[in-house]
This record gives sequence, structure tokens and C-alpha cells, in this order.
Amino acid sequence: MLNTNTAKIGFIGYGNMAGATARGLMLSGAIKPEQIYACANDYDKLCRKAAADGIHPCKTSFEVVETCDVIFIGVKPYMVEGVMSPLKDVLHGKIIISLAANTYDDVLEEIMPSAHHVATAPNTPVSACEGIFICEEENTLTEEEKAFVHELLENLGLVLWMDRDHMGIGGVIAGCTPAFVAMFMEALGDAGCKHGLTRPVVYKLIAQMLAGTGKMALKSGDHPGQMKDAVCSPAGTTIVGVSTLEKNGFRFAVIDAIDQIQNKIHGKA
Ligand SMILES: NC(=O)C1=CN([C@@H]2O[C@H](COP(=O)(O)OP(=O)(O)OC[C@H]3O[C@@H](n4cnc5c(N)ncnc54)[C@H](O)[C@@H]3O)[C@@H](O)[C@H]2O)C=CC1
Ligand SMILES: O=C(O)[C@@H]1CCC=N1
Repeated sequence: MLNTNTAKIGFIGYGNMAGATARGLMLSGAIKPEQIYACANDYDKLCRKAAADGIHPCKTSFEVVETCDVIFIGVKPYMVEGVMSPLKDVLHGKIIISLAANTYDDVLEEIMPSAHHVATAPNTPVSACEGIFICEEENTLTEEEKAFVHELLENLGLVLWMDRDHMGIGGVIAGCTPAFVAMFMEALGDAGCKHGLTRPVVYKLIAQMLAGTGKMALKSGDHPGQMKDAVCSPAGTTIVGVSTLEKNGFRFAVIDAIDQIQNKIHGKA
């Protein structure tokens, strides 16, 4: 029976998302570095990252699969088939957690019918154990394996099981938008710098402001409009900024960005 104290966790591909997942699992204390094995395209680069993280670098994906009980797929979506198909014979009964965007259970089943697989849509804040793992409800895990996967991923933040129709947009809102937020942070940093704050101070203020606003929303359940109203004093300063953002199409720019991502996913762009 699988348990987090002894399970060996593998990563095929050890880039941004896989590394974030591994680091989150280690930071949470659920998984020790010596339980983690990874392979990647560039072995020397992998060895440097593995040494920094304290995990085992592997020369081949076969080594990862043969050694591990649970294997995360951390390669680009278009590579999943080419990387996983040659492993067909060694995947029997292994738990496979795919990180690949918009790559669902039907595709995984086609490529690796003998594995017990689940498709997910994660985000990089898992590295700080404040992330999201959306998992597809349709999967080939046993009930016991599903409970184990849920427990493992819960160490990294929120775990939500979703039907395929909502996985795409859920994955975009959870997985793509950390980049938007980082752009917002950078813009606020530039503005703070322009008006005299040093970079270390302004970025600290911004990060804490964002973490606090998110936590407040989760704790109170308040509507975002209510949270905005609570900051805007009548004839005060914030409302001047809010109206300037409206004039510049701030909210439409965000909705349009999501629309364009969806168009790309659905082949319309
Ligand atoms: N970066 C993100 O925020 C998110 C990424 N994802 C998904 O995670 C997956 C990985 O994306 P990133 O980490 O951003 O990409 P990345 O480019 O940082 O990492 C890709 C990794 O795959 C490895 N790789 C390439 N060819 C390989 C091969 N033949 N065998 C083994 N490893 C190989 C590379 O060496 C690298 O370690 C993608 O499928 C993406 O859709 C999902 C949600 C969020
Ligand atoms: O940009 C991408 O394709 C990946 C999927 C979600 C976030 N990053």
C-alpha cells in the first residue's frame, strides 16, 4: 500500500512546472528529496538542478519509471506521446500524473492503456504550497490511488476534481494567470520605484498585499466588488486610480487575454 513516507516519486521532464511540484512536495515535508527521481532532455543541466534540490537525476525515462511508484509527466503537451509511448511496457500499474496542459484522460489512455493515469492542470505557486491542482474526474486510478493522489497533491495547496468540459478554462484561470499577476506586480514595482521606493521594499509590499488580498477573499468569501468598495473612500484617493484603470480598459484587457488563450486552445487563433 502506498504511503508518502516510502513512495518514490518520479518526474519525466524537470522544467518549471515539474520543478515547482517537486520543490513544493519537499517544502511541505510530505516527501523527502531522496524519494524523488527525475529525467530531462539535457542531463548536465538536470544534474545541476538535481544537486540544488537534493533529488536523484536519472539518465533515462525508463530509469524513472522502473524506480518510481508515482510519475509526473512534465514535458510539453506536444511531446507527451513521443516521450511516453516507448515506455508502454514498463508503465503497467504505475500511477501517472500528467501536468501537460489540455491533455486529457482519453489521450493518456490511448498512449498508456496499462498505466493508472490522471490528467491535471496545476500552477507554479505549488512550489510555495499555495498552488492549485485541478484533476480530471475521468481517470483510471483505483479509489485507493485516487485518495493517495489527492492526499499527495493537497500538500501543494487546493485540489479540485473537475469534468473535462471545465478543465480547460479552469487550467487557464489557475495556471496561466500567475504570469498576469507577475506582470501586474512588475508594473506596480515600476510605479513605486518611479515615486521613490526601492525595489526590495516595493516588491515586498506588493507580494504581501497580493497574498493578503487573496487570503482575505478566501476567508471572508466577499465579492471582489465589495472588497474594492471597502478600499475606495468617498472623494478619496483609490477611486481616482480605479476610474483611471477603467478608462484604460483594465478589466476588458484581462477578459480579452483569457478569450485569446481560449481561442488558441480551441484552434481559433
Ligand atoms: N509552466 C507552467 O506554469 C505550467 C506548465 N504546465 C505544463 O507543464 C508541462 C511542462 O511545462 P514547463 O515546465 O513550463 O516547461 P519547461 O520547458 O520548463 O520543461 C520541460 C521539461 O521537459 C524536458 N524534456 C524535453 N524533452 C524531453 C524528453 N525527450 N524526455 C524527458 N524530458 C524532456 C526538458 O528538459 C524540461 O526539463 C507542459 O506540459 C505544460 O503544459 C501546466 C500548468 C502550468
Ligand atoms: O503557457 C502554457 O502553455 C502553460 C500551460 C498553463 C501555464 N503554462
